[in-house]
Amino acid sequence: MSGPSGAAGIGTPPADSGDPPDGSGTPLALPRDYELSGKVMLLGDSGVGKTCFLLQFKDGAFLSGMFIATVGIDFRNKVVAVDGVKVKLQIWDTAGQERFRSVTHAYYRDAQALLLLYDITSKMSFDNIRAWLTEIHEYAQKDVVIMLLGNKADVSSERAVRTEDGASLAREYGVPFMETSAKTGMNVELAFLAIAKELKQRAVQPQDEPRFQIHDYIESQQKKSSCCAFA
Ligand SMILES: Nc1nc2c(ncn2[C@@H]2O[C@H](COP(=O)(O)OP(=O)(O)OP(=O)(O)O)[C@@H](O)[C@H]2O)c(=O)[nH]1
Repeated sequence: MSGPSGAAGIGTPPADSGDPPDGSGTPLALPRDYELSGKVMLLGDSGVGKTCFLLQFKDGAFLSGMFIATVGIDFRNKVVAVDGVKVKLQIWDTAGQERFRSVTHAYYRDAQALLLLYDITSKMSFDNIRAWLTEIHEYAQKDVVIMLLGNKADVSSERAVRTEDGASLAREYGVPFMETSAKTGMNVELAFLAIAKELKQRAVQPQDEPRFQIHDYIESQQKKSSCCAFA
């Protein structure tokens, strides 16, 4: 499988869009069409909902019914606007099945962000998260952004993993955490937006602005949505 030719790293502007700031104190003035791109990978056991998570974000749709396991790896692009900057996320959907592991390992190296999913109705998918994190540390870049997601939060009647256990594992590894639903769309956009914001801030951090904190952003956005849900 060959990737798209435009799979440039974050911070690579188009040739005609000017250069990003060089840290010399020049005020940040990005051209309107400035675009960053970042490679994001979806990881986790087979059946946790990676493909559905991507399709919900890309098309706002949920594929219910028959489960067709991903073979190998596939990707979709989506552009999101972050503080007036367009960030093109190139999102790679990997096969969770063990037999495809060696294929997907090759793609870790140039990923800027990894969304690691488990299924809240599957204790095994949660128990395997430590093994996924070990793989990530072996194959991915040291500074890769990692987010832990407990998916299928809509099926609370079959919950096998407590929210606190997800949060506590995430704390142990120092990564942000959310429960999500690819079915209802809960926190799907937030997960990708948080990644896009983090990638944008890494590429073009205005000197007079405080550093973007992905943990704080997720927490504040979740508080906002839970407060509004009861308003
Ligand atoms: N209720 C519910 N079902 C979900 C959700 N996400 C995925 N599913 C279902 O879970 C099954 C597996 O979803 P996929 O997205 O194909 O899983 P995957 O992680 O991509 O699996 P692999 O391609 O084998 O790695 C499908 O039957 C989906 O309909 C969710 O958030 N809620």
